[in-house]
Amino acid sequence: MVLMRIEDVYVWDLNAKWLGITPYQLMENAGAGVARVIEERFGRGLRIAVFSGTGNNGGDGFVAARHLSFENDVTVFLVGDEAKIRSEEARHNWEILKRLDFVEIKVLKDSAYIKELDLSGYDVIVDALLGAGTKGEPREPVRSAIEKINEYAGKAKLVSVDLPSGYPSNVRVKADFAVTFQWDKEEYKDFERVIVKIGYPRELHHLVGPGDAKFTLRKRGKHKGQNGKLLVVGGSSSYYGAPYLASKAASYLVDLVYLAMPAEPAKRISDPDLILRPFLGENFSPEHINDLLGLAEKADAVVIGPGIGLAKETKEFVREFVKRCERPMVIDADGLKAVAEDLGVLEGKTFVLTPHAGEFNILFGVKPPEGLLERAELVREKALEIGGVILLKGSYDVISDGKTWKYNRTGNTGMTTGGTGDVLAGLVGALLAFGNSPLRSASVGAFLNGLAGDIVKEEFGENFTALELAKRVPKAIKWVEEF
Ligand SMILES: NC(=O)C1=CN([C@@H]2O[C@H](COP(=O)(O)OP(=O)(O)OC[C@H]3O[C@@H](n4cnc5c(N)ncnc54)[C@H](O)[C@@H]3O)[C@@H](O)[C@H]2O)[C@H](O)CC1
Ligand SMILES: [K+]
Repeated sequence: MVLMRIEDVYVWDLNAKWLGITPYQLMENAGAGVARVIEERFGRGLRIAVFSGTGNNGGDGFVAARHLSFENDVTVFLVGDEAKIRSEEARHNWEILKRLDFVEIKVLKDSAYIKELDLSGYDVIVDALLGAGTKGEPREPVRSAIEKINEYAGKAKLVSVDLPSGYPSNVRVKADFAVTFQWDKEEYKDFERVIVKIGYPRELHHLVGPGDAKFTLRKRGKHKGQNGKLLVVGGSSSYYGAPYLASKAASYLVDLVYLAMPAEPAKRISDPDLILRPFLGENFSPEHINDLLGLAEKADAVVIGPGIGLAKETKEFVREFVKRCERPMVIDADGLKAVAEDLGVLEGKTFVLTPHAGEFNILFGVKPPEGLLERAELVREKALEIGGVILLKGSYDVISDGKTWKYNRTGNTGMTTGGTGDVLAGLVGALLAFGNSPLRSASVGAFLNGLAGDIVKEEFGENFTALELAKRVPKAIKWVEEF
């Protein structure tokens, strides 16, 4: 059984919406699930009181009331102001109740009136006052409703929707049990839970979506200096574009990007958005190590590998750097080939490897299979072996930290153009620099990269370049923020 956190609900609901599963469907399934559990446990022909608040927990209560009304006598007590019923879905279900003759409705705005209520004769009381949106101790008039319901503990059956209202404070409904949705939650303790599914498909465990991205971006700071510094180490006598693309993409997210390159190729870069740090020579070599480690200390995360080349001294440099670097790292491109010669350098490090299928084969001596589940299992196994995160790029990107796995399906065939992998490495590095976990950084980085690709494709068709893709990163972020 996988435990989720309440904050995950936010992520799933957005990802579900992306798949076309509406909040209406989720609320309908939630309310129907509550009604089903009640009838299974206590039978039919009962007198049932449903106490609803003005949030979506209350909305689930409205739906449950309608389902229960078919074969029971139901009274709905709305606690609070009708005009404050917040969401469209809850309001819709409330309006339906108002059209029903066989459901009695009472609106309770006044605590004094609630204190006088007589609920004797009800077999079941459904508590849909407060759910996952609870902030602090219950306030009036909800508080009085909770106290009123508790007068009937042991006399009527008390069934809470999602969680006992008031939880986690001590002013909470003394529920016989709560009907909780789809997954048990880490925060739910010391009350009995019955879990009902509300229509999330298996994709919700694994598919990276706008919910993951939005949650990750929302955690950014609002002030300069709060959004991280990234160091990109790459470039060689033969390449300067790759580390530039990684840096450019990252510069839309983090506050500062240091681009460390050998001085020769660095001559070709001039971009005021980046802080260029040239190092003597045509290629990186072990003599640069101390200076680069010093630079890494100033950064929150490091991307190493784009365009770094395969000179013998460079591969030595990469391995030595990885071994000694104390920051979370993204290791990409030729950096992967250097590390492949001694995976031992990764021991104890925090890192994301970003191979495509060919580089994966060089790293682990095995070709990734075609099927998603087989691929995911292999990536998970290898991530566990090396103690880090692997992002295997492909038409579906597969990401694992050795425990769980994710996959991403944004992007398009136009992205086979050179350099899109460098953009991806930069994005993952930027998300690491914000302080996200390597699994989240890799997952959301892949999502944003593919999304930028889909946005640029809408403008240009499939013939675009990686720089054009990188320049769509702000639009991709905006799309996520507005989703
Ligand atoms: N994916 C799912 O699991 C689904 C769950 N559903 C249900 O939705 C609720 C969460 O709904 P939300 O509207 O976010 O919050 P609440 O209903 O808990 O309440 C918000 C409401 O209450 C007021 N409020 C907050 N704190 C207090 C307080 N201490 N005292 C008094 N009033 C308070 C606040 O102002 C708001 O107006 C979840 O639990 C599920 O039941 C969906 O229906 C389906 C998807
Ligand atoms: K509740």
